[in-house]
Amino acid sequence: MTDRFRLTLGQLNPVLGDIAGNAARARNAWEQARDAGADMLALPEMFLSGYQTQDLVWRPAFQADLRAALDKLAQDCADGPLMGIGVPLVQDRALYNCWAVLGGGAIRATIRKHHLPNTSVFDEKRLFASGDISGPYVAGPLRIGTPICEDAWFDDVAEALAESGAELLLVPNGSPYARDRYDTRLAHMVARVTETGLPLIYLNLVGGQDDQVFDGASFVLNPGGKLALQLPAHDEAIATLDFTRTPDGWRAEPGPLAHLPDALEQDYRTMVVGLRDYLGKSGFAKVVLGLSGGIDSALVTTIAADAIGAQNVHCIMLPSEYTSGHSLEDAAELARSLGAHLDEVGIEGPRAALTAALAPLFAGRDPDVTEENLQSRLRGTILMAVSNKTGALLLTTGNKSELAVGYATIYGDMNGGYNPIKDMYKSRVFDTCRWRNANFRDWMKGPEGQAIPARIIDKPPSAELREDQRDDDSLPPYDVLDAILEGLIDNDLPVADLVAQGFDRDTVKRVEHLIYISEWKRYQAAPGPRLGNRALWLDRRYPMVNRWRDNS
Ligand SMILES: Nc1ncnc2c1ncn2[C@@H]1O[C@H](COP(=O)(O)OP(=O)(O)OC[C@H]2O[C@@H]([n+]3cccc(C(=O)O)c3)[C@H](O)[C@@H]2O)[C@@H](O)[C@H]1O
Ligand SMILES: Nc1ncnc2c1ncn2[C@@H]1O[C@H](COP(=O)(O)OP(=O)(O)OP(=O)(O)O)[C@@H](O)[C@H]1O
Ligand SMILES: NC(=O)CC[C@H](N)C(=O)O
Repeated sequence: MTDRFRLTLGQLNPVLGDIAGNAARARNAWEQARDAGADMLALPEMFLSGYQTQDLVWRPAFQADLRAALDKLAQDCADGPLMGIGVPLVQDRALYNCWAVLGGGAIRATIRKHHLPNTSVFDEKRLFASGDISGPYVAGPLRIGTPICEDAWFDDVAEALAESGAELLLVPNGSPYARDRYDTRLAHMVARVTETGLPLIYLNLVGGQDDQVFDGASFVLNPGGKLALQLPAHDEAIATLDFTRTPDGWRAEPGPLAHLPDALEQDYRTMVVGLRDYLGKSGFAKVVLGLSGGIDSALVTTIAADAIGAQNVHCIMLPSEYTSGHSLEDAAELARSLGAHLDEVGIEGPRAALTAALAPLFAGRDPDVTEENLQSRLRGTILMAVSNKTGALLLTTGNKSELAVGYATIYGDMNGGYNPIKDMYKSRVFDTCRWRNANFRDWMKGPEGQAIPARIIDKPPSAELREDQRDDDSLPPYDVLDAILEGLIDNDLPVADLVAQGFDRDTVKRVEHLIYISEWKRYQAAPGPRLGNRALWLDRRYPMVNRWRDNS
């Protein structure tokens, strides 16, 4: 009887809907596993289709293409290691989130996901049927049990597998990034190892898909919960490890332990990967954005330079009579320090023309926010024209604080196809800029050193839509605003709790009101990468028409 089992893990980045491309990725990894003498290659949840498919998975033609690709993959990889791969499959006239084990030219086993997540960004109860708990399957010298992702967040599936003879737990995942998620995942997996006494492999996807970024960071635990292997966050990785039979059961041989970054770095990398993959997977090579000299567009430009290289980032300064000299200087210095191209297009001429055209309609009315929004809309129109002409995708730059209170002009600065900082509160925007200035990593395509001029970080934020305007004229200071927003949005706190914490009641009530009346704006806002557990999209779904207010 063999006392060694060699397993190759493919922590890889599929493209949703690119079935042929994902099959080629799987086959390439299988060849590497074969060359490494592995008994089996494991790939993450829903690797063949990409994840998350949403309702696309319901299309019979999509299901048929996947099935044909799976059968072909089995035939192509007949002679060599087994391959475990995530794929949605129709079986017994129901659709399941499955993991198929291929070997000897055929599908040797299919495992159906039992626990279907239906919280935060997941809607799997709507999409799939729940499978009965499958038994273990034979892989070379041992029997493997496979709970699929959410299945391993509960005790029953792993326990049933252990009771029915599994000697190893192999968990394929499609687990998107949210801040400090590693610790949560690790805690669940350690619990499964403790309950069953079995080694466990946690294998996650990497890469961006719409608003979600899968961050990898796969790992292997031995009984007792000791880490035997840690793969890096966000990078693709193919790793081979050995398990040996001992009198107490199978044990993983210790392998490399990658360093996992802190929260600021995790967020920054997630924004870079989210943008890189949204562009690459949608067929865009370049971006354009309005560079105001302020901190939000500065951070977005830097993220874009790190994602696709500064030579692919087209910045445009669009000054008006309210644009300060320091904004012009700061925009120019940022573009210079990153190496991005900067153009200038004044909006005074178009503004004068529009003001004159509207004058008969507005006769007798005082100037107000209408005139401010006109400037933002002119910029949005000009930037979309450049996007149309050059094929560069327009980035929009509103941070989570502004989006939460509707402090942005619809069809103006909200124009754009993707917003890298959508889930980052303004206070954290400052910290992130400081972090990027102090840190450089080999995955950054932008320059090393102080990328963002200090003055951009230190000056008071202003929309510069009227004389001497500052954000804190109309909003509470950002540290106060963000604390209230975190309370109301991320922690669902009653108004009374925030008042008890020392916040002024009128301010809290005003912020609450602004959040509710701007719900409609967020329905029309560009997507951006989810960083926390209450991103303003699938994590938090509120009605647009809503008269309820918290009178606590
Ligand atoms: N419930 C609803 N459903 C559908 N549409 C609704 C609506 N409520 C208003 N509307 C429509 O929306 C319009 C109002 O929205 P909108 O035109 O955006 O304008 P509004 O929200 O009134 O003003 C924009 C605010 O954002 C600030 N701003 C603008 C630009 C940049 C920045 C920055 O610092 O980044 C800040 C600006 O100072 C101002 O306070 C209404 O005229 C109406 O047409
Ligand atoms: N003068 C300008 N030239 C180019 N783009 C501009 C200009 N003013 C505003 N924008 C665009 O509109 C967005 C919103 O800008 P605004 O200054 O109103 O608010 P902000 O949230 O403080 O952003 P920032 O910190 O980038 O200035 C900017 O990020 C930028 O993309
Ligand atoms: N794909 C899944 O089942 C993911 C759900 C799981 N709780 C996670 O986010 O890790």
